[in-house]
Parts: sequence; structure tokens; C-alpha cells
Amino acid sequence: KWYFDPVCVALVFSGKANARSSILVQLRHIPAVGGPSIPLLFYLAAAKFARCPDGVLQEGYEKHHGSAFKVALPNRWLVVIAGLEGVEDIRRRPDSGLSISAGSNEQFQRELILGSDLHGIRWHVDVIKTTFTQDLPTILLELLDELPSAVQGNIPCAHEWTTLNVRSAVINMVAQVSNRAFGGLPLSRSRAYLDLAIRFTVSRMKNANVVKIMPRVLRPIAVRLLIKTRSALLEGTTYIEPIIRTRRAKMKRFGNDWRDRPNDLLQLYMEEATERRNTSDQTVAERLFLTNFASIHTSSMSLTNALQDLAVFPEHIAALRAEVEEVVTSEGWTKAAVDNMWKVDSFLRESQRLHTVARFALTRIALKDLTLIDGTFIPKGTFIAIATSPPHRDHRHYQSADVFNPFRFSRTREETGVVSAAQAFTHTSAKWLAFGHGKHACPGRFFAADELKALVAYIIVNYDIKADDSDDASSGPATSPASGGKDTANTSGKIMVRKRKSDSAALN
Ligand code: HEM
Repeated sequence: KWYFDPVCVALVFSGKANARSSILVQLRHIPAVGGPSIPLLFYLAAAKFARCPDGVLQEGYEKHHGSAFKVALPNRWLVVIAGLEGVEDIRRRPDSGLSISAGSNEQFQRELILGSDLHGIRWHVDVIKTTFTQDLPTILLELLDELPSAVQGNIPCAHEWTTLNVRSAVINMVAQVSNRAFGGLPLSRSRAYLDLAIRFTVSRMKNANVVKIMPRVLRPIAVRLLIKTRSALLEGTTYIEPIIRTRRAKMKRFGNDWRDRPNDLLQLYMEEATERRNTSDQTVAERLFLTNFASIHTSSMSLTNALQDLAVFPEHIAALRAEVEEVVTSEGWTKAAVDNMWKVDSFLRESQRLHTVARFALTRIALKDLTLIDGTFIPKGTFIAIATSPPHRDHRHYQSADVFNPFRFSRTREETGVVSAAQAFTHTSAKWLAFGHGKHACPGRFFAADELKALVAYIIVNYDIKADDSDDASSGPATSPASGGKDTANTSGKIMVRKRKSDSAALN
């Protein structure tokens, strides 16, 4: 199972197959993609996968569609299930057979990096899925109120064209507006807290990747020596705990008659903790800080890609802007307006389709031996997942799948007037896996969609955007013929922006 583990390698070579090494043998029937699967040479496959993960996954998807293949990670095999029936099969299986907790622990090394207390907690997922999503109409009003400060604080307001480093501007904007919805004011305006949340998110991803390539026996030492993530988490909670104390005092004093009860995730976490009685305020604070990890990276990468797509295809800005101006003029900056931004929704989904942020979904560990729907045997302990990008680029699922067509998901509505949930950014299916699929699909996707739509809408009515035409910007990758000679997103990481002179105060 752990082919990097010297003990395991020694056992394989000495022929003493035990439970750990036997999984190597047991996975022999699953074809490897990206390189050889024989002992030690699988490092070649691991190196190739590290260099070109999307190419390897696409190759595996095409060769083994309807079945499974394996790719070499630095420390173990990952079995990737390819094809619609396989996705449905995985999503239907209970956690007792395929565990999401064990899967995300393997992916993010939660137990080692965060400690076993936090690793097992899952009640926050239910809160995000239920009350937080139900309360979005009011929570979104807070978020919308934060837009001017977050956007104008990170995108220059000059009326001349200015170069913008899109990734760093976006991560700051997303951190600020998200934390307005997570912990309210003044938390969302605390630069020190936001920097900590961003640093924590980035370093936790990096640390998980470092820990994963280390031999298993050295991992706990590495965590202690190298990783400051846990202390960043503790520091993050020091900003939240005083807010909890103040709110607890008010909750005690006013009970349900508390009129200015805050509309944010922290309040919902606190109320859930009160129900659960044995949940401490420190756990609530840690949970809130950790929610940044699930949301900041994914949402900011999605918005970065979307803004870069806008810069590469500025001809679509006018149609998006017209939609936003129409709905905001009639509804104001409200949830209803955001719900009616179908073109913006479609544009975000198309951007996500071609630049899917989460490379894998339905990441699981088999807790027992299983046989998949196509007959593939999956031994206990196998790490499995679905690769998200290949189905999104599959010509069987999307017409002209390689072409960036921002309104492909809003066209049905425009033509027929029928609102189809299956066309929405938040939809999940075996073909649309940006948020996973099934009972463990991303619980924050309704919030993420509203947040991203609001940010894109606010930015396009207030700014002009175009591709960066400076010399160093042209050093990006070559254009792709599949996208009509233009490369979508991820060129130089820079775009040009210019503040618009808007006539309508209602829009900004
Ligand atoms: C565009 C932004 C986002 C993307 C692309 C995204 C994507 C995903 C994906 C692919 C998964 C794994 C699902 C699976 O394995 O089937 C996931 C899980 C999760 N996401 Fe998101 N996410 C986004 C935003 C958010 C936000 C804003 C929040 C919080 C408010 C959030 C909270 C979570 C949580 C808590 C889980 C774990 C669910 C579980 O363990 O059952 N996500 N997300």
C-alpha cells in the first residue's frame, strides 16, 4: 500500500508479502496509466503524474472509460473510476464501505496536521448544508454590503488601464467577503485575521503535499518539525473567541428575543454547539477558522479563472453587464437579483467546466473489499476518486466540448423561458462534478455560487477588463486551437482593469 515506505519495499523484495505489501499485488489487475507499475519503477509513473496530472488522467479516462485505472501518487496508488455508471456506483455506496472521512484525511492529512480531535468532527457540514444555505437570503445581504470595500480595496479605482495581479487581488477579496458571511463585522475587516486565514489555507495545502511524499514512519516527526499550521489555527481562534464570548453573553441575556442576532455562519455554529452541549467555544472557533480552508482556495481559484476568461473573451462582457444592470436596477443588490443572473451563472459554470478547480471528487478509502459495478475488484484500504476534468471535456456530454461557450447553460432558459436546475452552476451529476456528487457533494456550493456571481456582477458593472498586453504578459502558454485560437484563463496571471464611469449610483 505504501510503496515509498522502506519497510513495505523491503517486504516486497524479500517476498514476505503481508497486509501492506499484498495490496500492491491485489491492485495488479487494475491498469496503470502514466508509467510502469512494477516496484521502484513506479516512481517514474509518480514523477510523470506530478508533472502532468491532467494529461495522465485524460489518457486514463479515454483508454479505460467505463472501468478503472490507477495512477501513481508519490506515496501510493490512486484508483480512478472513469465513466458515468462508475460515478453513480461510488456515490451510492455507504460510508461503511467507502469512507469520505478516511478519503479526505488521506488527501489533506487532516489527522496529522490538525490533530485527531478536529479530524473526526463533521457537524459543521450539516450546518453549512442546512441552516446556512436556508439563511442565504439574509446572509447574502451582509455579503453584498461588503462588496464595495472588498473590491475597491483590492482593484485599483483609476480610470486609466492598470495591470492587476489577479490571483492575489482575488484571494483577498474572497477572504474578505467570505468572512463577512462567516463571522460578520469587524472580523471581515481585520487585515491581520484575513492574512492569517489566507496563509493558513495556502500553507495547509502545501504541508499536506509535503507530508504525503514522506515515508510514513517519518511523517509525525515532519509534522512537528516543519509545520506551523496548527499554531496558525490556534492564533486564528484568538480573533474569534472574544466575539463568541460577547455573543454568548447576549444570548444568555436576551434568549430568543435578541433582536440584532447576527446573520452569519458563526452564529449558526454557536447555536448548533449549544444544542450539542459538549461542544466548547474553542471548537466552534476552530471550526469557523477551518471553514476558510474549504472555501478560500476553491472560490478564489474559480474567480481568478473567471476573470482571466473575461479578459481573454471581452466580447462577452457586454451581455453579462446588460443582465446585471437589468436585474440590479429592478431588484437592487439582493438574493433575488443574484438568483436571476442566469448568464453570469452560465459563464461561471463554463469557466469551471474548462478549468475545474478540484481535480478529484468523491475521494474515498475502501474500508472493506468491494466489487464495482463493472466487476473491478477493490481491496480494502484502496484510495479511490473520480477525476473531474475529463467528463467536463467529454464530447459525449457537451457539444463542441473544447470550445469556451459562456452561455451554453443559459441558452435553454433564454429560448424556452424554463428554469432548469440541471443547467445551474450548483447542479451535481455524474457529468458535472465541480462540486462532487451525491450525499457528500460540497455543502457550500449554494453560498459559493451566490458569492462568485455577486463578485463577478459587481466587478463587471464597475470595471472594464481586458487581457494584459504588456511584454512580460505574452510569456504565457501558447494559444490552444481548441478554444478558437485563444487560450482560456491562466495565461500570465495578470489582467488589465479600468474603473468605469457609471451613471447609476444603484449599481455601485
Ligand atoms: C467554487 C467553490 C467551491 C468548489 C469548487 C468546491 C468543491 C468541493 C468539492 C469537489 C468537494 C468534495 C465533494 C466530494 O468529494 O464529492 C467539496 C467538499 C466540501 N466543501 Fe466545497 N467547494 C467550493 C466552495 C465551498 C465553500 C464556500 C464552502 C463553505 C462555506 C465549502 C465547504 C465544503 C465542505 C465542508 C466540504 C466537505 C464535505 C463533506 O466532507 O461531506 N466549499 N467542495
